[in-house]
Amino acid sequence: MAGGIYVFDTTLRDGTQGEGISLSADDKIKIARKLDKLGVHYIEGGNPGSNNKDIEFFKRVKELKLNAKLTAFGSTRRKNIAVEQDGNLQRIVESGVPAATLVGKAWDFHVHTALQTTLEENLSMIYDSFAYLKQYGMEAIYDAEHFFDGFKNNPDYALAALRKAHEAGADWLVLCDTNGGTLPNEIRDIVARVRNELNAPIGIHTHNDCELAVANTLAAVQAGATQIQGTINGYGERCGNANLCSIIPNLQLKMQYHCIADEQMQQLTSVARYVSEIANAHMPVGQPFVGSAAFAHKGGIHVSAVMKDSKTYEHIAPELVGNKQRVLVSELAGQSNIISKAQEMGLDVNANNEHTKSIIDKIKDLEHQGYQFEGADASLELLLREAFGQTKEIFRLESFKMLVEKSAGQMMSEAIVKVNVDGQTVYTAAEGNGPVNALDNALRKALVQFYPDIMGVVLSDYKVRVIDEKDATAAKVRVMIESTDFDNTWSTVGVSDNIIEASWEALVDSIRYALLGSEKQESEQATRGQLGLVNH
Ligand SMILES: CC(=O)SCCNC(=O)CCNC(=O)[C@H](O)C(C)(C)COP(=O)(O)OP(=O)(O)OC[C@H]1O[C@@H](n2cnc3c(N)ncnc32)[C@H](O)[C@@H]1OP(=O)(O)O
Ligand SMILES: CC(=O)C(=O)O
Repeated sequence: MAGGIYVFDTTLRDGTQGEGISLSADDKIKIARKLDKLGVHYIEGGNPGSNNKDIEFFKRVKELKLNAKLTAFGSTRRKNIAVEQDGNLQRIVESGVPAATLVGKAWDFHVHTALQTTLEENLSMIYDSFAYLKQYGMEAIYDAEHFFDGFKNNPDYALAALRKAHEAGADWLVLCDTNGGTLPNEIRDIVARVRNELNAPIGIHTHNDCELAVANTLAAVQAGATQIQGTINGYGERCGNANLCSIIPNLQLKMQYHCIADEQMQQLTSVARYVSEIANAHMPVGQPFVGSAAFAHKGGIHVSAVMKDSKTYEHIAPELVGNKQRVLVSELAGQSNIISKAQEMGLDVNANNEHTKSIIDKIKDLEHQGYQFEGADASLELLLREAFGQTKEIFRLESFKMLVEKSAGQMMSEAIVKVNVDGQTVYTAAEGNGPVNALDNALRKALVQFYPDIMGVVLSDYKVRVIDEKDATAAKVRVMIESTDFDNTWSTVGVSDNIIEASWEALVDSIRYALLGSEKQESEQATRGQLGLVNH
């Protein structure tokens, strides 16, 4: 084991400096709970000197009794005033947190240009501010802003800033690559030189402007930094902060440093997804370690090898970070994709099964027509079960009609549906706020007497995509529908050159899938019956 690393999470502070990321005090409380369970050592909650929301957060978070140390953020005192007169420092002390992080200038250019003060006054601002925090018995963390740019420009001054904070009692000297422009070899060199000059715990805080924030953090740790600052999913100012969801597993699984317990690392994927939900920020499917495609295999050659041994195309076991392997089925699939997917569904399929090749051909043909099964797992499952004779007809469409009317400035849609269920014809009409909603309402109305469970299913998302835009109005459209019964969520697909027909296909698949649970039970019962087993 190479050594222990302190994880400092700044999702609630620097993370919210990212464009589009805004968290209420409630959101922050929820995220703080998750971060605590994940086992981070420090949670930087926000700037009490900046806004009332953060003041409220620091008041409420005390009730949570977290294991992680809460830190409040602010800057060194303003120029030419006493610490007692500095509102930001007062708010930090009043917030009652055990630790505080103060950002202070370490680049002479910034002192002259941004602060517009003298180099000596900046050193006094640093000294006074840390001495003040220590008077209150707080753990004090110095975020040495622009440290690497400062060191390259004037190493003596950058080191003098660190020394001042250290003399005043700062417990951590955190070297910041604030503009995110430094390269890993420079980080490694400079951190090593700082360690030669100063005997103090060193931290690292990097930004992702050159897409090197994770690499730079790892380089700093190799050179002796023992605190890593970063955010969940890399949220943060401009291009973001260093992403803890990548740093932690890299340090722990590849470099043998210890950050959090192994069982806590298994929560990483769920924490990343939880935070993205709360922040309402789309998570890239290909996000390393925790993205839904991080261990998804699409190419037939890959799937064939992964089925023999996952190590062939996976750099770690996905379970170590709480993720899971997925097999995607598309026009790039070979037999292995289908076999793997079918086995996941409990279907008895193998390479010698006569159906397998014809199913692949069918899927490839459908994908060529515009279907996309990668994002429509439920339609794929129905297709596979059908091919293996494992579905029954729930109803048969006889006809449907749509009326769309604009009257008194209001749009109105009405659908009339005629379906046949078990030989019985049912005829219903329903209105909706759009044609698809009307169709959905009319179909449910027809089916509910036979299948009451469908009333618990709602459509949660509806997406339309024109497949061949060049073809203008003659183009086909692909409709993807997401449905949920609040325990499960599933996606279905429909394709047609008519948007209503494409929607109908996706809608019917959604309802068939919702009722698949009872079908599966029936087919299991039938099998048990054939085998002479008693059903309980
Ligand atoms: C690298 C980082 O991420 S640092 C953190 C950045 N985050 C934020 O700024 C978010 C929270 N900030 C805020 O809410 C506000 O900016 C506040 C409350 C801190 C200050 O607001 P204002 O008083 O209106 O000042 P404003 O934001 O316009 O300018 C910043 C001031 O801080 C001064 N300042 C900047 N860094 C420091 C520092 N390390 N130490 C002391 N003063 C500093 C600037 O010189 C400027 O002062 P000036 O107006 O006399 O030139
Ligand atoms: C402190 C900080 O957020 C930075 O220097 O980037």
